[in-house]
Amino acid sequence: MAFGDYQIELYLGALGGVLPAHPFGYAELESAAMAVLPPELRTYVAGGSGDEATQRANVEAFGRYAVVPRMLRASAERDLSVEVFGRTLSSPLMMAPVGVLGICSPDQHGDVHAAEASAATGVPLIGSTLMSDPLEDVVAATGDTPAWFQLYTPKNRDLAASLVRRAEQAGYEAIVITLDTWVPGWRPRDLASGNFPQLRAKCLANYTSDPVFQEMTGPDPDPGTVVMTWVGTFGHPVTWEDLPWLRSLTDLPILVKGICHPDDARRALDEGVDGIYCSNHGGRQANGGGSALDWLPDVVAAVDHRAPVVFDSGVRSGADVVKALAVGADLVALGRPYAFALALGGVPGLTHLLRSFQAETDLIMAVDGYPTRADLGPDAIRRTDR
Ligand SMILES: Cc1cc2nc3c(=O)[nH]c(=O)nc-3n(C[C@H](O)[C@H](O)[C@H](O)COP(=O)(O)O)c2cc1C
Ligand SMILES: O=C(O)C(=O)c1ccccc1
Repeated sequence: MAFGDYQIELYLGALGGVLPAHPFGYAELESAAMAVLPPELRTYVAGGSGDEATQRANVEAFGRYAVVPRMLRASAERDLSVEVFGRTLSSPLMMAPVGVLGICSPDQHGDVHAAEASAATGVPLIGSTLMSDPLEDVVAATGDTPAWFQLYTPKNRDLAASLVRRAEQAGYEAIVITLDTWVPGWRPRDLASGNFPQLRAKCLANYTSDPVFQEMTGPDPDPGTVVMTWVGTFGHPVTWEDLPWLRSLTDLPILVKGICHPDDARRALDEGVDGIYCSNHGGRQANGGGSALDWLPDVVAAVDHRAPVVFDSGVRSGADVVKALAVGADLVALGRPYAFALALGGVPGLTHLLRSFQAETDLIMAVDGYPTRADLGPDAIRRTDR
């Protein structure tokens, strides 16, 4: 189904009395999800670091850009496809790694359900290290859609090697190494309630199913032992010196997530990384920084088409996707919006959200006269505050 057809299906369905059960706008989506999520997940998913100024800045930054409408440009047919690591994706959207996805679903299998929505829409899932089901079970549900695995590099190098080897063997097609979260950020909403899901032994299936981790805990560990072993190994602060070792663990493409400075992007590519992921973790890690979108232009310039650039942090609509592409991202990932859609509507709800993002992105490109990604260059966008 072409993305525009989904819109027609929705309008015609409504004429026939079939109204979609799921919200279309982000504000509605968030408030509806808040009503169904258990309290400890509300603050964990919706919250961020400090007074959440950076988290708000991520969203507000998109308001400073405007897509320039161009007419008479034969945009009745669009092609939103993207080539990445030898695969053709039908749209530039991805699902960012979200560590509590599993428990966003009432049946605790949210990672598998996200994989099912990925299979249905062609939107790739970047599976988090922090899953409620083993990574093998999750990738098995992605159908023909590629999936990537996000690594939180543990202190135990054998465990890191084992997780990467398992991901490669199971069929993930790239490894995303997250750099900005070897320690949790200062999150007042969760601190005030002593709430951190992993400390309650949630979302640790990739550890408990791992032979190296099992050796660390000993046989049949109680939940307390699992949690304390996890706390002891979770976050290795990766440095440049670790990159050759990480590179040696796999032949898969490696991306580094959390890159916001052009020098970091350039050096990572020089040292053998295959893709750059510009993100500030949705403002969950360090408050007091600017929006991720404000860092994107310099990162894109530094990468200079040597490798794909993935972007996330603050994407809330198809218009935001178009803007991130015009600023220079190759792929645009959703975070909180898709976790809320999954919580609210399971696989159908998440499928609806992903299709809605695809349809809105596609329609803006149609109406504004940018039929392909290649047409959507720097001339397609203006800063409105300068
Ligand atoms: C609840 C939650 C859990 C997350 N867990 C992870 C994770 O396990 N690994 C990771 O690299 N990023 C994680 N992130 C960050 C996302 O990948 C992404 O950078 C962020 O959600 C983008 O911001 P946005 O959701 O405001 O658009 C998480 C984000 C949220 C909201
Ligand atoms: O909550 C997060 O954003 C996240 O990815 C995380 C996971 C483990 C420890 C700290 C943060």
